[in-house]
Amino acid sequence: MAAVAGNLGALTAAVTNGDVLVKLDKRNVLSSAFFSRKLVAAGSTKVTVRQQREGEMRRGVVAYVAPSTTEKTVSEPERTANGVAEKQTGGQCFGVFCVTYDLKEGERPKTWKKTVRIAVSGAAGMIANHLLFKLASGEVFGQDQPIALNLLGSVRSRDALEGVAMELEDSLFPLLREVNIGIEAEEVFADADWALLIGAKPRGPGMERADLLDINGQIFAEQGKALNKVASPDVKVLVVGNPCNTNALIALKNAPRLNPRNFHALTRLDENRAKCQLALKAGVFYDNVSNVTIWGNHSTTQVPDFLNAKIHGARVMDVIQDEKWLKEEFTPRVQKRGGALIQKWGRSSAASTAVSIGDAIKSLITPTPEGDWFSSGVYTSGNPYGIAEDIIYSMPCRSAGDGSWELVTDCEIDDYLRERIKKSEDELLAEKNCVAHLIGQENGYCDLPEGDTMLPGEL
Ligand SMILES: NC(=O)C1=CN([C@@H]2O[C@H](COP(=O)(O)OP(=O)(O)OC[C@H]3O[C@@H](n4cnc5c(N)ncnc54)[C@H](OP(=O)(O)O)[C@@H]3O)[C@@H](O)[C@H]2O)C=CC1
Ligand SMILES: O=C([O-])CC(=O)C(=O)O
Repeated sequence: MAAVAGNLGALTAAVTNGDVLVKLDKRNVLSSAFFSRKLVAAGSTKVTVRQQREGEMRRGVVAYVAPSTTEKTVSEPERTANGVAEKQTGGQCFGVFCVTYDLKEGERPKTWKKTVRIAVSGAAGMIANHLLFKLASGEVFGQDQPIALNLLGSVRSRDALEGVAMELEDSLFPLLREVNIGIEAEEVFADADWALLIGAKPRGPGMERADLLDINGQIFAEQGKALNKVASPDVKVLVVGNPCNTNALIALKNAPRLNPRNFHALTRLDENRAKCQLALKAGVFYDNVSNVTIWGNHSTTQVPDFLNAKIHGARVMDVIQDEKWLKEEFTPRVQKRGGALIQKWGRSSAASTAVSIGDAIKSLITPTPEGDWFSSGVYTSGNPYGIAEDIIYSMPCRSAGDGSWELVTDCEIDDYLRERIKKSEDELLAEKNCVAHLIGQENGYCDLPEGDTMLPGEL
């Protein structure tokens, strides 16, 4: 047996047929697929990788390797009965993704960028079932962007997660370089460039919103800590699981190593819904609607802003000229669209949510068109609108296309908007108080306004 400590170059050199002892630091444990690729490149026929961590010897991944250095699946990997390679430390290469490996320099299409690693929680859920295939196809990050997917499930979804991974295998996406699955956030989030936090407990019948805040808050506190420990320092975090603004705040507060500006709560679905309703009313195609802001919370207090929105570059109020409709029909329709859909479908929006997650990502990785903006729930730390500091509040943003964003600071705010912006702010401040115990604050108390406000889907 060759013993190799940490150094991948040495590992490659030391591989012979048979066992290799690999001493890994904690962050490398996830990278079984990476090791497999190295071993393939080393030209052996079969290698057992053992992993040693914190003084403990674990039986590790079994990887079959071949003398070829070109990219192909060289042999059926040794699997447990359910198709997952035999390491159970968490993030785990799946099936065909254990035996393929990155193209060598010169073989990789010249235009391809460095692989981006995307961690997704709730990966066996409905939204993820749409989203993962969009990500893997190149539709979101582009046709020159190889993808690694790290999928987080739980004990209850473990089998379903394998089903998802099997469908990804069978889709033969050229850009999908890795799929790793696991049930420990700290392993699955390792080295993530993006973390799409979708998994959350749905509010059940008779459950108080305060209970939901607490139950889901625990999940996001734990995931924030995990991101803090193991994710890329520049990781972009998009929280989808509800109540997403407050969950994003909890994750952020538990991740002090990370930049608060890299945390977002998804309000893009609300923006898309608002654009659709405005287009319908004006009788235009929806790509002619721009500058739509969703202010505030992803809840029924959200404020779809028709004052600053535009159709064909003109003010919506000049094009639609029906203020009563805008205030009394458009606004509640957008606020309650999630509930209306549940009444039809019997379940909450999944496909359109996945599309809006893709839109939210694209808005951060491509420059915002001149004069336009997009909505995102972002950390409030200095804003010209008088919105309280230290919450996650949806506002108009622009991006240079490098993952960063800046606030749009010149929106017009009239009394109508101001009053509603304040109401959504009050709701978020009240939610923050309910989760004080999860964000390192003392003396929290849970007193939600008007008894109990609603998620868009809770009608
Ligand atoms: N911001 C937005 O615009 C929108 C947000 N949403 C929210 O997105 C979230 C996911 O929606 P969707 O994918 O449709 O939901 P699903 O029920 O299909 O999946 C949710 C996943 O959450 C995970 N989960 C985590 N903790 C629990 C728990 N305690 N009990 C039950 N499940 C749990 C489950 O996965 P596992 O067992 O693997 O942990 C489950 O697969 C929800 O919170 C929903 O309200 C939905 C639409 C729009
Ligand atoms: O309430 C839900 O789970 C669904 C939701 O957020 C929406 O449709 O906007």
